Amino acid sequence: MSVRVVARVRPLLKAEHVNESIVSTASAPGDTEAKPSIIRIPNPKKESEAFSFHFNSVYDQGTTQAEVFDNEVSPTVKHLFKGYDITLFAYGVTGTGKTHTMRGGKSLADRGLIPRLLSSIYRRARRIEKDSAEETQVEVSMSYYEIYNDRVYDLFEAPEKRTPAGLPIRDIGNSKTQVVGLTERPCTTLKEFEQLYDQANVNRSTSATKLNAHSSRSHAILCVKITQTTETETRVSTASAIDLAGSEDNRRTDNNKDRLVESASINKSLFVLAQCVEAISKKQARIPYRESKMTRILSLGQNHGITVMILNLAPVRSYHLDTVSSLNFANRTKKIEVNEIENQPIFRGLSSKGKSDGDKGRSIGDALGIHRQPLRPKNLSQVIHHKDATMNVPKPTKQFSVYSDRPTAAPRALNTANMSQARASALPLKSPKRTSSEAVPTLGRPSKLFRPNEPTVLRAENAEAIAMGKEAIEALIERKVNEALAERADQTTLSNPEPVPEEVQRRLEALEKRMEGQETERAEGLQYLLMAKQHQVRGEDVSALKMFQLAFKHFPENEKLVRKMVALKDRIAAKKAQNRASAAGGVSLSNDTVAEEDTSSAKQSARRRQARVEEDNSYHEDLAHTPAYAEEDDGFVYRPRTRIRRPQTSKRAATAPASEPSIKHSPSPDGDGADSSEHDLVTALVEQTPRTKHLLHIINTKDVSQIKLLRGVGAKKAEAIVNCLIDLDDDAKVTSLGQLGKLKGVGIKTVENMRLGLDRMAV
Ligand SMILES: Nc1ncnc2c1ncn2[C@@H]1O[C@H](COP(=O)(O)OP(=O)(O)OP(=O)(O)O)[C@@H](O)[C@H]1O
Repeated sequence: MSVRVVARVRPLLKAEHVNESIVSTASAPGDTEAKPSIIRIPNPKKESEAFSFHFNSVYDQGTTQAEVFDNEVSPTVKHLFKGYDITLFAYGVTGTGKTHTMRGGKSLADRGLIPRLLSSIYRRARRIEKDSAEETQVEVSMSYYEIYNDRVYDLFEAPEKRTPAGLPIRDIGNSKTQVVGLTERPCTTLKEFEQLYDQANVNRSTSATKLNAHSSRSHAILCVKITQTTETETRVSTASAIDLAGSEDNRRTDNNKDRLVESASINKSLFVLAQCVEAISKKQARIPYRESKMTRILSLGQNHGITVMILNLAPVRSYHLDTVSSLNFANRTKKIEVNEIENQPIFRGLSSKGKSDGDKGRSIGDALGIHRQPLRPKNLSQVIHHKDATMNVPKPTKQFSVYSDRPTAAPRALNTANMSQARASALPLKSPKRTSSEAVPTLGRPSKLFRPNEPTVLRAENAEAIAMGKEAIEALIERKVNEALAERADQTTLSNPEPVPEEVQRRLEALEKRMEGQETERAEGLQYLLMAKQHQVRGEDVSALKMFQLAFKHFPENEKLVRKMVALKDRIAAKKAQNRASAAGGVSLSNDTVAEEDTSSAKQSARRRQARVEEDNSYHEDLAHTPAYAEEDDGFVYRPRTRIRRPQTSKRAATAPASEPSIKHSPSPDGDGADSSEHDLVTALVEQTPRTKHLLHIINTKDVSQIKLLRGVGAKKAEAIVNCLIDLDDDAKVTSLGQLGKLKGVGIKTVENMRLGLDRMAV
């Protein structure tokens, strides 16, 4: 079954006027009047036309919290108790009502979907316990965390106590991830839940932005675990409620630096989410889940169970483009198929009655040495239409060996202490290995069978690894990490666990740390890139350069980044030269000339802006998945051609030595103190590569016969370069590619040609 997508239009806020309202709901043929399914919005390019988006349900401005809950969430609760996982998430631009929908206000009527869901869970739990004459016991526990700047933080921990790097996440198999070291709190009553939830929400990162006075700066993920225990079995299922941070157009937010970093991270993860959704809907082989922690955790389309997305929309014109973009995203999301697979119960033993203590809790699987049953593939999954509230499809016969993707809950008595799954408390690991002979043919997937001689297998693999290449060893270790972690998650079902040899364990841990570190580094670098792009779009070249420089530390090998910085630096210098020129010569120009210059500079700046966007996109080849919001929206797809932009070299800069002292004495073409450090950095960066050094050396020989051999130069250009240098000063030296690009008749493309051509020459 597909992800269920419903749209909710929030009411007008105080500052918004009814005339600004542009989003409406409408009924499709077959809809009842009370239950429309279409969102209408004018085409931003042609107001007389309207776009219509069809969803499973849509809710207009007047819809109450109770209505959304009763229609969308309440029907899922019984499936939760039948062993299905449920994922609810709110998606939308900042200030569209996601937090209001998920968490809601304090008054009873305003309470959001989460407290209502919990209330419903407790009610059903009590009923089940009562109806079974207390034979079935239901326990509820919760964990709650946020993903802030692509780091995972436990919301039960006060911000000052957090480790800045956040908690690591692990794949535990079956497309599931686990946050390591997360607190899990039992909550036996609704009141207890609300206390914990409110207390944790205080720790959530929120700030005032121009678009929302209480803007969530993080994605908040609440996981409510339901454990139903009978004499013979334990069934575990989870309801996840995710309040995503809203995407932001920073041209509208006036965000400061901190907010911009947050915003870049929020936008990046949402962009990756959009990419995942697009990749899934196009059935691409690679879904970029791993590009952000949020997408890894959400695992949209990979997660099992019932998934409901609430698309929050603002009704007003100021959100027009954002709203269309969100609608396009949601439109793609609704096509995603989700495997609705119930979590199988874990049998607790034939009967604890009459058994020795030692036998208690030993499952049938344990008795047979079988620990995990893989999930059934999709064609065996049970399809539910939760709105119909029917469960007529007969349940698939349970396999003899049983599966649960959660640890077995402790029988009955709840541990009220922190139930942290901290690494330190991990049991010794064992690493089961599959062979094809152990595969269950009907399921098409191998089962994980316990192998008593595991250490021998590991040692054998280690011996094999010695003969392997580095990559193969890494792959082996990664596989072992995953298997070990999957087993750790299942540790309570293990019997006779075998310790992993110390050496392997040490290497596993080192590798885990390294992988986490690399991920964090890369994420930080991408954030800087994104911010650089945002600055560039706003024409703030100096800030953009600064951000690129920060990003460069994370991608030191990236030549495109270097070129980008050089081009940006040139542009800044050219702009300054232009300003100086117009300040000096503007008075003597006739009105006509001024008008002409205005038009041409407007054209130039439009070209520059266009080129900047193109450059940003060309970048993505190297740094795949850097966000480009212009592409997020199907309706307004921007498909740039990839080409290197020729910098707007100021004629004056190249021809007037008096106003361009940099080539002669200073490394900064601007002679500006604040800027010169940036210039130094760019220069240093550029000069780092031997190829660049060699090129500059050839140029500085001022020897036409040598220079003309450079690719794309020729005798005439070589002569022009030498003349230009001699005109400036006999001792003039070119110290960076940026300066070289500004010489008369050169330009960045020629510089690039020269540099690349050096491969063919003896360096
Ligand atoms: N259905 C609604 N009824 C009444 N007020 C609403 C509704 N939806 C949103 N609001 C109000 O709109 C404002 C913005 O809502 P909210 O903070 O939930 O947005 P958000 O999408 O979570 O934003 P962010 O992504 O920045 O956290 C709040 O003042 C909220 O009370």
